[in-house]
Amino acid sequence: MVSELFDPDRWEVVSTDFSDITYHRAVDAPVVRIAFDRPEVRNAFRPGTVDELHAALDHARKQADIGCVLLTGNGPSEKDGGWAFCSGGDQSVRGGSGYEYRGDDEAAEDDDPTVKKAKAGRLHILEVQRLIRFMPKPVIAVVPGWAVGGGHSLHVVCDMTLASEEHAKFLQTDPDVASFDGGFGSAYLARQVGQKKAREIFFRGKTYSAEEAVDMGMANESIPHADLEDVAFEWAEEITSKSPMAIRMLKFAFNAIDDGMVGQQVFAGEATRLGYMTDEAAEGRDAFLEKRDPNFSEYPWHY
Ligand SMILES: CC(C)(COP(=O)(O)OP(=O)(O)OC[C@H]1O[C@@H](n2cnc3c(N)ncnc32)[C@H](O)[C@@H]1OP(=O)(O)O)[C@@H](O)C(=O)NCCC(=O)NCCSC(=O)c1cc(O)c2ccccc2c1O
Repeated sequence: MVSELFDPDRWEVVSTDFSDITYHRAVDAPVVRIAFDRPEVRNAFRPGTVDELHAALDHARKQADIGCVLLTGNGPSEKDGGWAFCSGGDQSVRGGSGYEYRGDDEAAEDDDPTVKKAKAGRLHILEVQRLIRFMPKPVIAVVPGWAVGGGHSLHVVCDMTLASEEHAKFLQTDPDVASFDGGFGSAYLARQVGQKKAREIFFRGKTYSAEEAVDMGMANESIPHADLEDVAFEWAEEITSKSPMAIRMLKFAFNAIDDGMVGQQVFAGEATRLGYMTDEAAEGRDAFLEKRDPNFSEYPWHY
């Protein structure tokens, strides 16, 4: 069993290469489901988990027939029945400069042996955050239990969050374990819930329910646990029935104001793509290739 909320008739496996996550695509919808698969440690991520997550998300990003990603956590834990989206960095492999590849966490060995050899500490969940932020399709955090520390930051950076009414719990422990996500995890959270509330979340380290998360604006809806993945799938189907161009432009437009020059660059890149799709742009290209002056006279100066 992948997860108690997983519907095996809806999904097919994309890759079996993963040990710390699962990756499925819907049988009859342009949607993928990527899930943390370490329920016995509340889906904490170790470096190999992050490598796998990055690989799956990047694969989903590049699929032109996929329009929405559901990011969730498998469960419950066989040990105690607890549910989690993700409890952040695995503290048992936290070294002096970040999270280390240890024991059976061999995921990166083939990819980059120098990293393992150098015993470099990794903080590359931030690369995953950027991938979610800049991928041209919505990522929905589907939170069936704890979203804690770096796991909390992950739900924050996702485009939307759906949370289990009974089991979702939102908690920031960063200052308890002497860590701090000073980027999207805190500053973008403040955009969602306001400065006072964001500071409370980090400074107090209080646990919030799904309903409280919705009320303060960091989650979209609280859903009965048994229906969580069904509702998430319905949302994904709704989104993917719409114009891919419009959804992509809107995501990057929503991002742009907080992302500075990079936000402008990402939005402008998609504007360039739209420009390339016009006859006017084809005239510019063709004139160059045909070694003649371009004739733009028939294209209006729109206002
Ligand atoms: C998540 C909890 C609140 C759950 O509490 P609960 O009582 O339900 O369950 P247990 O505490 O008994 O946990 C069950 C089992 O799981 C193990 N576990 C849970 N979380 C982790 C974890 N993060 N790392 C390792 N192991 C974990 C726990 O030890 C139990 O194992 P047993 O063998 O005893 O059964 C609670 O568990 C909790 O508070 N967890 C810790 C949350 C935490 O502090 N996370 C790290 C925050 S820092 C972070 O995530 C982070 C990562 C980065 O890469 C960053 C990079 C750059 C900037 C910032 C970063 C960052 O902040």
